[in-house]
Amino acid sequence: MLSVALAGKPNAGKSTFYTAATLADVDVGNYPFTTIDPNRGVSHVRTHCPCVDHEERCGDEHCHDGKRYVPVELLDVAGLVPGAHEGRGLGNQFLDALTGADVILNVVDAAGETNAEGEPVEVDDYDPVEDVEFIQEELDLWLAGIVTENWESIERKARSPDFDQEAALTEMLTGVGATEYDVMMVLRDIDYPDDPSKWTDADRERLARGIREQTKPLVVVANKADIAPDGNVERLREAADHLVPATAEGELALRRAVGAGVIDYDPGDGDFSITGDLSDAQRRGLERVREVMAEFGGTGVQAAMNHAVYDLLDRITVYPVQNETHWTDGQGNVLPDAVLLPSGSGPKDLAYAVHSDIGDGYLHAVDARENRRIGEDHELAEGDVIKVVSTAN
Ligand SMILES: Nc1nc2c(ncn2[C@@H]2O[C@H](COP(=O)(O)OP(=O)(O)OP(=O)(O)O)[C@@H](O)[C@H]2O)c(=O)[nH]1
Repeated sequence: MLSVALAGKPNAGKSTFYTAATLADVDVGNYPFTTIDPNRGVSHVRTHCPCVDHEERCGDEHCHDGKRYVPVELLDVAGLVPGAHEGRGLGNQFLDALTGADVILNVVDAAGETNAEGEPVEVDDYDPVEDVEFIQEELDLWLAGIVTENWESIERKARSPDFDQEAALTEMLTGVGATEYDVMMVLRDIDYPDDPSKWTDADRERLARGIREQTKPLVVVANKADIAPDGNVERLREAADHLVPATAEGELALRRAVGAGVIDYDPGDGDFSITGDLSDAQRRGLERVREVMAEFGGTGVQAAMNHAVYDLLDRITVYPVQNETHWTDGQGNVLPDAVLLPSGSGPKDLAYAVHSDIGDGYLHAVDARENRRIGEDHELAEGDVIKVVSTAN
């Protein structure tokens, strides 16, 4: 399963985002280090379910009227403060937790209510734009530290006649979550000496930054957009490559109201409707959330998850089926599975994503929408429904 990590300084709203996006119970409070252990949960990205183009709708619990929710892992990595790479705050344990993540949501307090340490300050006393660079700098420094720590061993290996520098760097960096492909891509783009003893600190920092950029794409979530002073979200947008304004608290209120049966709302909708009895205070609270949603097109929580997975990680959703006419699995369930594949994937990649045995026994595939066979080099597209024929099924 793809893994999305929430990172950001204390009090930015990570736990609130995490609770809203997973509906799990974690502590939420206005003091640093509310969350002590990295939390892992299941959240979803939202897409259009192919069942809307099919005579039989899927009864799957992840599809609401054609809104399809595809599971991804969400990781709440709390308590990062400047200097974490040197062990400050809850330091390295949280940076370690990020190594397994495919993409990071950098949750920033757009209201500027808290300083770099996550301590409450008067609004206007702290510029949240400073938080945009912070996670990435901490990651760069942390990775550069790991590279430096391992350098002596690389230099030792270099004394052996069959030393292969690229292989040695790959071995070291796969330990922090990079793949061989990632390392190859980064080494292709940077200039570096052939002899490890000639590397400077700047070379090692460049390598660390390249690996971070390659392995940890980052979306800035401008949270607390509901109370952010005018202009803050726009200034954050200028400072960040990828930004989604959000109100995690608003999303949490909506999901709780759905749980209480008083509103109709699906995560990612731009609006909601009130269907049950509410007190005046509850109604006022929800109407305030509605105003913020109107300004930003929604609460931003689902939008941030989607942006991370579909835009930054460039994934497509493909639906494997066993019956190409009814779009069902062996038990007759319509479109039971959705797989998030890298864009550009072919049917054999789908086969391997379903199960390595299905991939090993791959024979051919059928596009169920068109009801025709597709070749192994056929590029799959968002919403494809595919039957894989394999010796293993
Ligand atoms: N107005 C507003 N407040 C929010 C929003 N999201 C979170 N908060 C509040 O901000 C405070 C901190 O939120 P948390 O979710 O505990 O922050 P955190 O980043 O998880 O903090 P640590 O666990 O200390 O790392 C709480 O009082 C939340 O209610 C939001 O979208 N709008």
